[in-house]
Amino acid sequence: MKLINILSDHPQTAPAPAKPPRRKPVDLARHTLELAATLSRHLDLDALIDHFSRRLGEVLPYDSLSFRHELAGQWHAIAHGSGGRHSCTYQLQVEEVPLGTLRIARRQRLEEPELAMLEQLIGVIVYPLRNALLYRRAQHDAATDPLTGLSNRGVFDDALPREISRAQRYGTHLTLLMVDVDNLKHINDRAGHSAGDRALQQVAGILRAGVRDSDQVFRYAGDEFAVLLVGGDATTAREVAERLRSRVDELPADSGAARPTLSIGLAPLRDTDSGQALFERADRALYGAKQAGRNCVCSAD
Ligand SMILES: Nc1nc2c(ncn2[C@@H]2O[C@H](COP(=O)(O)OP(=O)(O)OP(=O)(O)O)[C@@H](O)[C@H]2O)c(=O)[nH]1
Repeated sequence: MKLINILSDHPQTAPAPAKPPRRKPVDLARHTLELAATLSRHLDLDALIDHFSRRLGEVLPYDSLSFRHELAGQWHAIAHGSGGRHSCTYQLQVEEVPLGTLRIARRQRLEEPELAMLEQLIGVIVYPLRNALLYRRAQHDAATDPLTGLSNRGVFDDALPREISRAQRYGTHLTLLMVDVDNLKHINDRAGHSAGDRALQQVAGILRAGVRDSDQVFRYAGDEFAVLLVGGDATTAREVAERLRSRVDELPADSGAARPTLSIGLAPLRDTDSGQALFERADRALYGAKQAGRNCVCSAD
């Protein structure tokens, strides 16, 4: 286990701010043991950081605490409190594997005995943190299609009924697009499987970039994607679907292979639709788009 203090930022020039409030003497050994016992029971990262920040605050007053870590190429931050011009930042690692960066900040300088206490308590969170990060990665991997980075079919199966009941409860629009890449077999056969993979990745990127953050995009199966458009009416949904189709249609050909195009079936939610009914209507509309010659959008009746 390693704690690397990468930055202790204790400006000396400013007038000394008021001392932090005095606290009852702490039985640090006992506090550390209790903390270790509770942290080892937390696998959820947010709950772990939340608990650590509360227990730390009981013995060491501070203004803000944040933990930053990387998952699948993206940085995530969990923050408690705000402000504090004096800060201490630790890069945490176990067996040379970086876990993330923990920063504690306070208006008043952190004195040497406080830093020693802080480091003792941080030492206790390192292994539970590693377990929580492994758990979070496992959850992420179980929900993610490795080729495209999109959420997978399992997540779609959970999201569809949830979004339907939300839309029906609040009377908001919801539209399901079922999207299928045309002639992917032909691309695979002519240019190889990796060209087919690249086509799927390009399509995934266009779908994700072409909708709002509040909309959801899934790799449903093979060369089929599902998009849940939240909030827009049927006309808006049709415009979005047309835009996605035409962006893929405008892609340059990949080393002589046929360019991918999209067939899209569109179904706006009806008041009485179940997940199954909405899915079947979008899927029938997709079939209609294939029958109509591919590279087009077809709306459900
Ligand atoms: N490269 C690659 N190909 C895949 C992947 N998943 C599915 N496929 C291919 O996608 C093709 C789907 O075939 P079909 O269902 O006949 O569809 P299509 O060739 O796109 O033709 P239409 O859908 O009828 O336009 C198959 O050849 C699969 O092998 C993948 O992850 N990578």
